[in-house]
Parts: sequence; structure tokens; C-alpha cells
Amino acid sequence: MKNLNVQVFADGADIEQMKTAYQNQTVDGFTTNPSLMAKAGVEDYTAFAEAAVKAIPDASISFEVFGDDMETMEKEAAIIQSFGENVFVKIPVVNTKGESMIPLIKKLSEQDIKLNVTAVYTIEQVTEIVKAIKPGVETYVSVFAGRIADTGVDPMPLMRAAVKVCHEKEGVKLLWASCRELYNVIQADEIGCDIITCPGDVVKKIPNIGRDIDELSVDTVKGFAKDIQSSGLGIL
Ligand SMILES: O=C(CO)[C@@H](O)[C@H](O)[C@H](O)[C@H](O)COP(=O)(O)O
Repeated sequence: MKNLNVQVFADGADIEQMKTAYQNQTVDGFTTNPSLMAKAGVEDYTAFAEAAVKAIPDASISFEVFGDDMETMEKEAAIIQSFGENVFVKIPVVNTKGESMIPLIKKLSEQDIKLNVTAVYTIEQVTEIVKAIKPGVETYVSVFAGRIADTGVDPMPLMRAAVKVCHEKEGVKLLWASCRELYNVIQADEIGCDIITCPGDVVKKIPNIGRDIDELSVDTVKGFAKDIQSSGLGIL
């Protein structure tokens, strides 16, 4: 397998899958979000977070605030931070009304809280976030490259520019969020992006990196042959 400089995180909220990935050392860290928690059927945020931190005691793990105003987010951030030393508090760059959360990001960073600033889509947002971070405080800036690509726009120019801006401040790392395919890991690695968080189906493909493409024709036909046999279908 090709050596990667980019760190690969697992994006999900299934404790058993997280535990397995941690124990097998297939990823370097973990991210969760409200949608992933809902999908995984999480019923109790605190119980979930405590179980996750118990399962993953010393790798980076991000939990997101649920509030939609700075006062609520600040209270939630204090609780989330208390879950463990390895925890990053995810704060969205804006709330549902489009109001900037930068004042809160600045306030929390000044208290040395490790943040993962999420839902980022523009270089102006990246620049503002980096400006608000206290130098030396470990912080992730999560740019949703996949959701940008979903609009038909190439996210690479933004990702390249974001790497430069993030690396101007000590402690700040660029995180590639909404990964769509294994090739995104290679793209993130090539541009010097620090972290990419991947859904389970992409994590499973990581060992394929560097595989000999010449083998794939025979493998593909073998797959068809297996399915022909199990389906019982025939032409002649
Ligand atoms: O923690 C983060 C980003 O910091 C991730 O969980 C991030 O929210 C997810 O990668 C994205 O929400 C996934 O987006 P999508 O694949 O559902 O479009």
C-alpha cells in the first residue's frame, strides 16, 4: 500500500464499527455529526459519547454541538470537552439562520478548547476561522469537498488554497469532509491536506491503494463468473 501523509479518519456513529477500526488501527481518528448519529439510531447523546470515548481512549474524536445559538453552543461545548482529552468540539461556522459563529469560535479557542469548525465551503470562511484561532491550539477546519463536488464544482482549487491558509497558523489542520470515494484520499494526500474523514465503505477500500491495476480484468471476470454460477442463468 502507498505511504500516505494524510491522516485517515472514520466518519460515522456506530460504536462497534468505531471500536473495530480503533483496535485494528485502520484509521487515525474519528468524526461524528448529528446526521450520522440519527442514522445510527443514537438515543442518548451523552451515553453515546461516553461509550465512544471509552472505546477510543486516545485517538482524536469529534462530537458536534446541537444548539443553534452561541449561548447554547457554548454550554454544550463545555460538556463535550469534558468527555475526554482526545475530544474535539465541532462548531458549525454558521447557524441555521446563517449567522456567523466566529465570535464563539474565537472565545472557545481562547479557552484552549480543541475545535473542529465544520460546514465550511469558502476560502473567506477558512480565512476568518484561522484568524479567530489562538496560535498553538489544535484545531480542524472541515471543508465539505464532496458536497461542493455534488454541485458540479471542482473542490480542488478551494482545497489547495485552504491548505495554505490553515498552515499559516500553528495548530490548525485542514480536514477534508464529505469524502465520496477512495480517490479523494489520494487527492487529499497530494495537496498536503492534513486529514480526510471517510465513510465506512471508503475506509474498507484503503488497503486497495497501490494495488496492481493489471490484475483487475481477471478479478472482474471472476466476479461475473461467480454471479453467473450462483444465479443459475445461462444463454445456451
Ligand atoms: O466531522 C465531520 C467534519 O468535521 C464529518 O462528520 C462531516 O460532518 C461529514 O463528513 C459530512 O457531513 C458528510 O457529508 P455527506 O457525505 O453526508 O455529504
